[in-house]
Amino acid sequence: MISHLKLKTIRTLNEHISIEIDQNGFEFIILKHKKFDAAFSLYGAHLVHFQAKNAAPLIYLSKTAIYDSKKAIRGGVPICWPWFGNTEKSKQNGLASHGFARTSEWTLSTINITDLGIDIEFLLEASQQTKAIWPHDFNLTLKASLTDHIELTLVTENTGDTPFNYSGALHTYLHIADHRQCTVTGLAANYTDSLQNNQAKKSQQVLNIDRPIDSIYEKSDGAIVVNDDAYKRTIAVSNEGNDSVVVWNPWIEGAKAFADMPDDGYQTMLCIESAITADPGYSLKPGDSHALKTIIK
Ligand SMILES: O=P(O)(O)OC[C@H]1O[C@@H](O)[C@H](O)[C@@H](O)[C@@H]1O
Repeated sequence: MISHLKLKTIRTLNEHISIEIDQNGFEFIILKHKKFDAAFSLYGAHLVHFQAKNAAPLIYLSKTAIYDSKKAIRGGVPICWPWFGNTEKSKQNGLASHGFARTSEWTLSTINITDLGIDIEFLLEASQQTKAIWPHDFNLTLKASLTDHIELTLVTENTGDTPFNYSGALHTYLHIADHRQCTVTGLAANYTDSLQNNQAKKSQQVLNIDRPIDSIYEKSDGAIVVNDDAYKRTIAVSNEGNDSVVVWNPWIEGAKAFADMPDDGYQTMLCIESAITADPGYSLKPGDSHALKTIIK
C-alpha cells in the first residue's frame, strides 16, 4: 500500500523496526510483525499504513499525499488537536483548521514488541512554538497498540496551572474496496449535517456512501460497522472518550479540489472519526488528563 512511495531503508533497528525515507528524505518508521505491517511518520505521529497479514490495508493513504512537513498528510490517521475544524477563534486568528498536532514533529518515546504485536508511543510537549498558537502547558501522547487490529489512544494532560478546554479527533481514513458496495451501520440516531448549515437531522439505519458526506453524529453506544462488501469484510470502529463521531467523504468534487488526493480517491476511503466537537470542548483541570480512543478491527 505504500510501495508507491519507493522508500529506501536508512537504518534497521531490528527485525521489526526500520527507518525509511522517500525521494525527498521524508522519514517513515516501518513496523513489521508477523501479525501486520504498519508505518508511522514522526511528523504528526501519523499512522500512515496498517495492514494485517492476509488482509487488505485497513487504512487509506492518498497516492498523491504530499510529504513536505508543511501540511497534514492526506490519509492515515491525522491527529486533530487541540481544536476540531475551524473554530470561530481559529478563523479570527488565521490559525490552521484541525489544530497543530498533525503538523508538528513528535518524538518517539517507547516501543514494546511482543509476540502479540507492537505498542508504540509518541509525545508532543508544549513549547514556545505551540504556546504562540495555543497558550497552554500540555503533554500529548499517542499510544498505538497494533496487533491484527489497531488501537489508538490520544492522552491529553494539562501540565500547567490553569484549566483549558480542548477538542479534536482521531481522523481515521479507512480504506474500503469500493464506495458503491459499502454501507455503514451502528451510527447514532441524530446528526448535524456540516454540508447543510449544521442542520440537525435524523439518520437512516444504513448510511450509503453515495454523495458528499460531512456529518457530526452523536456518540454511538456500540461499534460502528463499515460493511465493505467488495472485500467481503466488515470493519468495526469503537470509540471512547469522544462526544461525537464524524463521518466524512469529500466525493468527486472534493477530491478534484485537493492537490493531494487523486480524483477517484474518494471511492476507496471513508473517514470515521472519534471526535470531540461540542463547544467549548473537553475541560481539563491542572494535573488532569483525558483519553480519546479508537479501536478499529
Ligand atoms: O482537509 P482537512 O483539513 O484535512 O479536513 C478534511 C475534513 O475533515 C473532516 O473532519 C471535516 O469534518 C471536514 O469538514 C474536512 O473537510
